[in-house]
Amino acid sequence: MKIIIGADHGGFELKQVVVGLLQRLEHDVDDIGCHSPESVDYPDFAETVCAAVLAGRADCGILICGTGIGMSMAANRYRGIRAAVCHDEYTARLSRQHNNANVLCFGARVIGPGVAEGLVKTWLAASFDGGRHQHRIAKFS
Ligand SMILES: O=C(CO)[C@H](O)[C@H](O)[C@H](O)COP(=O)(O)O
Repeated sequence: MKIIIGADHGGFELKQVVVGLLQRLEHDVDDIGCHSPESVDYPDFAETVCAAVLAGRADCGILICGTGIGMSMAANRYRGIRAAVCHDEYTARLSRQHNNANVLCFGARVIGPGVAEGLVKTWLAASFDGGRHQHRIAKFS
């Protein structure tokens, strides 16, 4: 899969871990930064990731900040983006099966690398169930 990933300074270190995981899994990874722990503004990274997903330049996006909340709020402002904050594998899977999430957000100040790797793998492996969920997500717009 073509996956675009971004983080603010709060998510920088965990992003490096997740990029390594995605590369080991042989995904095509576009890491748009940030590229250091210097303080930055998370909406700038959410905008770049969402624009790429909406334009079809990536199949899906991953956004990491301190809590995942700021990134998800910023991402969900873009029509067509369904960003989900997930900190466990159950909600990660359901965000795909029921909500067809196209952006995964999580917080590096909430979970560690082991949990993050597990939920990224679960999220990427899950797919939309469609059916009754299709007309529900259509109501978003
Ligand atoms: O938006 C957030 C909180 O909902 C993110 O976690 C940010 O990473 C966080 O606000 C950054 O905080 P900092 O004190 O500037 O490091």
